[in-house]
Amino acid sequence: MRRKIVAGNWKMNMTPSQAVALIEELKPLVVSEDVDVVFCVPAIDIIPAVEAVKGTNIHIGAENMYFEEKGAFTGEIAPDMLTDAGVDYVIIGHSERREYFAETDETVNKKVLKAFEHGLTPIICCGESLTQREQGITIDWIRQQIKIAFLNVTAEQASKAVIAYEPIWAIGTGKVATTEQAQEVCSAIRACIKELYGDAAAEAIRIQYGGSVSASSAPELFAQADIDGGLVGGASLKKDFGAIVNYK
Ligand SMILES: O=C[C@H](O)COP(=O)(O)O
Repeated sequence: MRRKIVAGNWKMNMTPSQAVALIEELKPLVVSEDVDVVFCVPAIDIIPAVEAVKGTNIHIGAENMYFEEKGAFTGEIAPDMLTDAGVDYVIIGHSERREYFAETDETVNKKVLKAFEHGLTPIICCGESLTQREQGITIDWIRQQIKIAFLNVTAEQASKAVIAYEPIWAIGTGKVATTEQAQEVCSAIRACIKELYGDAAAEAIRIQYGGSVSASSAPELFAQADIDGGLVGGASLKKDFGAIVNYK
């Protein structure tokens, strides 16, 4: 039985002092015996956030990182900067990074490999646009994204990864995918992992749904056979996140 994982992606919201205040507000609401809880926060909030969650089971994640170890890469954050600060998870290849910051499947793959090298758990994002869905190429597109993201990743590493399926048309739009649409794609992702790595990795890997997840949509989504939790944007900045974590 896979453990559920619910991660908040704060995106470019919350100053350091606001971050601490939000964590203090959410801490008692996100207590759960059977769900891993992650707050993925802006880089500048990481250090105060790690401090604020001390003594709880909450994990801190980053929203991005670079694939080189160190050097002349102005503005970037290295993997060991994250681990040294106490980060456990890192979101890689969010559609907003792909759209606004020229992230590609190839850079996603480099970052995934680097994250594993440093003991960080990558939350690897994939998802189709509305046009791709209307063209009927959703599954092909997602399979391609997954296959490239996992190039040279071992089966052992793949078992520990988290994949977030986020249809781009559902992000921040209030237009959540139907349970059937979300389950269909998450099941296809698991099948793709099975083809690449076999049964054990496919059974172990955790697949989240993301895109306008709310306290009301979470219970049905997270009850699906291949949906192991969610990557939550807007609702992760509110008390609703507690209800999403405790969706049962
Ligand atoms: O990473 C989170 C997603 O982009 C979903 O954002 P949203 O819940 O605001 O739609």
